[in-house]
Amino acid sequence: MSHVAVLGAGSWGTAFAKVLADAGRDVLLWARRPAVAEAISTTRTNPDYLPRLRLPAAVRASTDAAEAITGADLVVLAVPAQTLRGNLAEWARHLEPDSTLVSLMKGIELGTTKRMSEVIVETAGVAADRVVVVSGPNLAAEIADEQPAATVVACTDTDRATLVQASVSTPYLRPYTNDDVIGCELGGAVKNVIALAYGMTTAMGLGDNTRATLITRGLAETARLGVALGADPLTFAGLAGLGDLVATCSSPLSRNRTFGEHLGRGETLEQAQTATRQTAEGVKSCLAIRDLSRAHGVEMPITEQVERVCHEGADPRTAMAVLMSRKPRPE
Ligand SMILES: NC(=O)C1=CN([C@@H]2O[C@H](COP(=O)(O)OP(=O)(O)OC[C@H]3O[C@@H](n4cnc5c(N)ncnc54)[C@H](O)[C@@H]3O)[C@@H](O)[C@H]2O)C=CC1
Ligand SMILES: O=C(CO)COP(=O)(O)O
Repeated sequence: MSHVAVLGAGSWGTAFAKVLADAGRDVLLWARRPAVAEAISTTRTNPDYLPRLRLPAAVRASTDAAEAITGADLVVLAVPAQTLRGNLAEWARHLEPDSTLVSLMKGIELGTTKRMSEVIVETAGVAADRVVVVSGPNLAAEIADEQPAATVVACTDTDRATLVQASVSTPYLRPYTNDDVIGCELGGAVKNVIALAYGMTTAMGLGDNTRATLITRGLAETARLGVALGADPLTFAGLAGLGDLVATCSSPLSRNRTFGEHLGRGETLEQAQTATRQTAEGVKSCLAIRDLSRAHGVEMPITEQVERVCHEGADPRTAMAVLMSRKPRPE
C-alpha cells in the first residue's frame, strides 16, 4: 500500500495524521514552516499546535509538498480555506492519476462562494467523485487525546468513501459514510459562523435559553441554505450538521467560539485577530456564506448579523436586538 500525504501541519492536519497512522497507514505530513517539520521529525511533537501529542512513528514530516504527494494514494488537504486554491495550484501537478483528495476544511471561498470540494475539482482538474469530505464534531485536541468521537466521510462515489473510512477507523474515531457532499460541507462551514455568534452571547453573559435558541435557529438557516443548494435536509440532523454545531459552540477549545467571545467583550476585529493565532474560518466565511445565501434568495439572519459585527463594526448587542425584532413568523 502506498502512503498518505497530509498537507498542512496545523491542529487538524497533525491530529488527522495521527488518526491515519493509528488506522495503519504510513503518513508524510507537509509542514509549511521548517521548524514545525523539524520538531515532528526530531521530537515527534508539534508544540505550537498540539503540545501534549506524541506522534506515532508512522508519521514522517517534510517541507517538500512534491515529495509528500508523489506516490500517495490519499492526499489530505488541511490548510486554511482561503489559501487552498493557491496551494493546490502549485501542488496539483504532483498528484497520482487516481489518487483520492480528502478535504478537512470547513469554509467557503471568498469572492467565488465555492465550497472546498468545488475549489479542489476546479483547481486540481479532477472529477468530483475523486474528492472526499471529512466533517463532524472533531475538535483536534480531543481527537489527539483519543477521546471517542464519530465523523462523516462524504463522497459521491461510495466505494471511495468506504476506502477512506477504512483509513481513518480507529478505536477512538468512528467514521460513517455519506453521499451528501454538499450538506456535509455546508454543515461544517456554517457552524463556524454560528459558533462566532455563540461566543459573543457567552461573553455577553447570556444564558442557556439564548444559546439553545442560537443553535436551533442557526441549524434552521444552515438547512435552508443547504436545501436551496441541493443538500439532503437529514444531513443537518447528523454528525456533520447538529453534531459539529453543538461540539463547536459548546467547547472552549473552539477557535471560532473563542474569537466570538473576544468580539462579544467589545474588541474590534483587529484586536480579536491579535489575541487569537489559529484559523477561525467563520470570520472570513461569514462574508462568503452571506453572499451565497443572498444569491439563492435564502434568509440567513444570524449569518447576516455575524458578518455585520465582524466586518462592519456593528455592536453585538445591537445585532442581538435586530434578530429579536424580526417580523414574527411560523417556525
Ligand atoms: N482544528 C480543528 O479542531 C479542526 C479544524 N478543521 C478545519 O481544518 C482546516 C485547517 O484548520 P487547522 O488545522 O485547525 O488550522 P491551524 O490554524 O491550526 O493550521 C493551519 C495550517 O495551515 C498553514 N497555513 C497557513 N497559511 C498557509 C498558506 N498560505 N499556505 C499553506 N499553509 C498555510 C499553517 O502553517 C498551519 O499549518 C480549517 O478549515 C478548519 O476549519 C476541521 C475540523 C477540526
Ligand atoms: O471544526 C471543528 C470541530 O469539529 C473545530 O472548530 P474550530 O475551528 O472553531 O476550533
